[in-house]
Amino acid sequence: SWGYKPNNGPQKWVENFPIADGVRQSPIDIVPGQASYDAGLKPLTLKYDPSTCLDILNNGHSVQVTFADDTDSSSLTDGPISGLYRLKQFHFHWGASDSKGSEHTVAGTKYPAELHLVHWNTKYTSFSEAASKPDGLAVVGVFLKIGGENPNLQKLLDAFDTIKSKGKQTSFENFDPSTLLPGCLDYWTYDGSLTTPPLYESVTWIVCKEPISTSSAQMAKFRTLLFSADGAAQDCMVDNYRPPQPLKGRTVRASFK
Ligand SMILES: NS(=O)(=O)c1ccc(-n2ccn(-c3ccc(F)cc3F)c2=O)cc1
Ligand SMILES: [Zn+2]
Repeated sequence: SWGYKPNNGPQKWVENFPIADGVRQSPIDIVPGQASYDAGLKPLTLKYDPSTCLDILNNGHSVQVTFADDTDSSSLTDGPISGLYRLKQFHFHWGASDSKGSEHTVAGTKYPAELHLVHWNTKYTSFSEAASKPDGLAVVGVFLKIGGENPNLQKLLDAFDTIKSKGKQTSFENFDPSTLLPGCLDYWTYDGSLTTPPLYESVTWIVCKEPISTSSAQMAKFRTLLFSADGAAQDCMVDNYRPPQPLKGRTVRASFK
C-alpha cells in the first residue's frame, strides 16, 4: 500500500487517490511576506486534559498518540474556526537527517520535524464522519527545530522501544499535549487537506509560527522507529513527509503582524 518510497510515495498516491491533484491539498510552502494579516482572527484556545490520553501507536506511517474523544475535555476553539473541535490524536513527520522532515515549509525552509494535533468538528457525530467534510477537521502544526533537549518530548521517546515496528501499540497515560506547544501561539491558517491518503480536503490548517526545540539525539530516536512489521526486513521510519503542494489560488492568513 501507500508509503514514502519511490514506488509507493507521494508522486504515486494520485493513482489510487485522485484527490492528490485537488484544489486544496496540503502541505504548502508558507511565504510569510505573502500571507495576509487578518485582525479578525482570534487567538487559539487549546484546552487539553491529560486524562484523555490513551495510547501510543506505530501505525506504519508515523508514531501516533490517541485520545479519548467522547467528551469535550480536550478541545480546540476560537482561532480561525467556529464551534468546538475535539482532539483525536497527534503524530509527527520527520526526516532521515536534521536538514529535512517537516511537511509545511516556511519560505522554502524545511524543519527537521513537524507535530500535527488532529481535531474534529463536533457539529458531526464522530471523527470518521467529520474526516471527509470540508469543515470537518482542524490540525494544529508545530515545527520542531534543533536546540536544547526537550524534556516533554522525552516522555514520548521513552515509549518508542516498545512500539518499534508497525502495528505495535502500548498504553500511554496522563500525557499533556500542551507541553508540546510553543510559548507564542501566533499562527498562519489556510484551507487544506490530510497530508497522507485518503488526502481528504477537510482540514483547516493552523500552523504555529514559533517552533519548539528538540535535540539532535532526540531526532535520532525518531529514526529508530520502523515502517516495517516485526519479522519483516527492518525499514527505518524516516522521510515520512509529503512535499509542499500547489497553492491553486488559496490565501494564507496570519494571526499576527
Ligand atoms: N498528516 S495529517 O494531515 O495531520 C493527517 C493525515 C491523515 C490522517 N488520517 C489517515 C486516515 N484517517 C482516517 C482514520 C479514520 C477515519 F474514519 C477516517 C480517516 F480519514 C485520517 O484521519 C489524519 C491526519
Ligand atoms: Zn501529519
